[in-house]
Amino acid sequence: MVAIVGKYTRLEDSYISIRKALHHAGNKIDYKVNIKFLEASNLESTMLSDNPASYHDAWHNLCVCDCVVVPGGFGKCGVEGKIKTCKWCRVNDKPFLGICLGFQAAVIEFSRNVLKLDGANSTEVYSETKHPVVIDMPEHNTSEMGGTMRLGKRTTLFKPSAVTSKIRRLYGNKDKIDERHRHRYEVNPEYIDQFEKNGNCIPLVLMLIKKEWKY
Ligand SMILES: NC(=O)CC[C@H](N)C(=O)O
Repeated sequence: MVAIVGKYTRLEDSYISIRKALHHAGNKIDYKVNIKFLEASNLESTMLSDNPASYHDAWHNLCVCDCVVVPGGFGKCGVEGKIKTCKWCRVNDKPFLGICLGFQAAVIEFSRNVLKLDGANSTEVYSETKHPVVIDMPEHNTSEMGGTMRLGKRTTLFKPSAVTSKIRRLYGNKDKIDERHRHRYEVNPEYIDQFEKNGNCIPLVLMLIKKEWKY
């Protein structure tokens, strides 16, 4: 069972491309993929008092799933729940895929709990953070909402030294790949050195994969 920890989980068409991709991947290797949608905000500590039944139900489902996808999204709502999910996956070695905001959440979690950068955050969530590990991109004009995203196909280069990179292997060991972007924020280049020195997380790509997919 794959848990998708998102915030538009009540809408039928939300995350449709992720659902389809998971089912296609399952077909390819003869596995039936069951997907469980979990509302990220139900995993946040405040829910323990506000709605204990939803809180415990969400954590139960997270604990019993085989692997976790934290998908993209916008705004503050549910982000702390996504960060908690990332931590739980890292600490418990649960296979994890973070896409876009999900990846940004993993970077924040890693910064807070491994690099000990207290209160690290994305400026999208808290603009006054002491440790802005995810920041708005230079081409993003904060005064306008429309048409300011990095949108469309972009090339990503793999470092020649990335010989053991699982992501690179999944892409057939290519030197460069083209992937679609749709975001306004990115990992703060000033912190990349610390990330690289302290773990196997490679913040310049859109995804972070821990362990091999097990299905
Ligand atoms: N596509 C996404 O998940 C976007 C992530 C984040 N809100 C950003 O704008 O960078």
